[in-house]
Amino acid sequence: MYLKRLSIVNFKNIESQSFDFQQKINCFVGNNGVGKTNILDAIYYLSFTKSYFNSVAIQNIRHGESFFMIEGAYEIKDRNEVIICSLKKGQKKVLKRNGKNYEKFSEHIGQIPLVIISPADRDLVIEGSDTRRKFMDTVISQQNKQYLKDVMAYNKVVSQRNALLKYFAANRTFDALNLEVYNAQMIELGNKIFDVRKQFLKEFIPIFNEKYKLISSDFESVNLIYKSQLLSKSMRDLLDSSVEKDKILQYSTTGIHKDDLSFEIGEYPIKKFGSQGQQKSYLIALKLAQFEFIKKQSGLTPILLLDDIFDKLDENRVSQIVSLVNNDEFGQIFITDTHSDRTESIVRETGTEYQIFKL
Ligand SMILES: Nc1ncnc2c1ncn2[C@@H]1O[C@H](COP(=O)(O)OP(=O)(O)OP(=O)(O)O)[C@@H](O)[C@H]1O
Repeated sequence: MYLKRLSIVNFKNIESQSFDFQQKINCFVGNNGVGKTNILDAIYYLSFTKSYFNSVAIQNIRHGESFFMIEGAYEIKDRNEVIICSLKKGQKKVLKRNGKNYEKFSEHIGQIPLVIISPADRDLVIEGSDTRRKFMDTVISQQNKQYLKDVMAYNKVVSQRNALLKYFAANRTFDALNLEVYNAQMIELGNKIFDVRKQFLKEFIPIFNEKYKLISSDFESVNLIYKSQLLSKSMRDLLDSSVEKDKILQYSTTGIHKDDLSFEIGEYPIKKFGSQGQQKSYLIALKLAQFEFIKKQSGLTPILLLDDIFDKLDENRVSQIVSLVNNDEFGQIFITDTHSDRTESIVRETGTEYQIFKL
């Protein structure tokens, strides 16, 4: 599977541009702010029907314009496929595959598997647990649509339960039966989600460990640990034992929505005790594990987007990563960099076909 041609109109700072790509390595080089990341984001858009960087869809339309359009011509399993995603101000986003409109965008997710590695991934280390849950959910749901539906249904029940707790507090009342309606749904959905996450991490963590070992040349030890209240108590016990606390705080304090992933280096949180390069290596290992996991699940080799990946990494790690992605396990790769010479010398060493677009 690979992207043969990309056309972009009025997407972020890009007025109108088209590219014909190599099957293996494609690089965008140029100064800060020229739009290298925006091109990767346009490719990301065609896989996920949204931006990786700006979740407010309308803000991705070029300033002063009324619409954007991204068109990608792919070869998928020896067939030519054209995906078009467009957005006009005041209208709904449109997604077409070979000229036919999608009714549900969720049907498209996973059809063109893709993994992005970007400096914005740092949010996974520094932000709250919701960012890490979202990462886990994105990886799982690319191939497991039921899981995505369950997570969405569970989150809806939690907000309904929170609204009820607020209502109880505002009216100085309490109705255990009414609350139980939501508890029962949280238990059913929560258990399903927990089982999928547990199974996912059982497969994912060993892949992650292997990738980190390769990047760091086995120099340091790291851990990725699943944290869930459900590992020590059942959903029923959690809800029963937290009811008084929930009433006082007026929201649901326990459940699967409190799950987290703990990122550790030598048993300490990497957020506080990892160097910038170690944090970056950790995130790259995480994303490369995502790549391998999705590939296994989908039977397709995902497109890999490497945004500004060489900064903050020593030469040794850069060459480890490049040799890692330059084997048959990987398919099409897009790289952005500000240093044209650095990129050229790195990709030349791979001995693979490559193209460099100077912006
Ligand atoms: N909706 C928009 N309309 C016009 N310009 C936009 C829009 N959204 C973002 N931009 C511009 O896009 C530019 C950033 O582009 P991008 O992030 O792709 O740069 P880059 O080449 O990757 O830079 P760097 O090397 O610093 O990472 C900024 O100048 C920003 O103002």
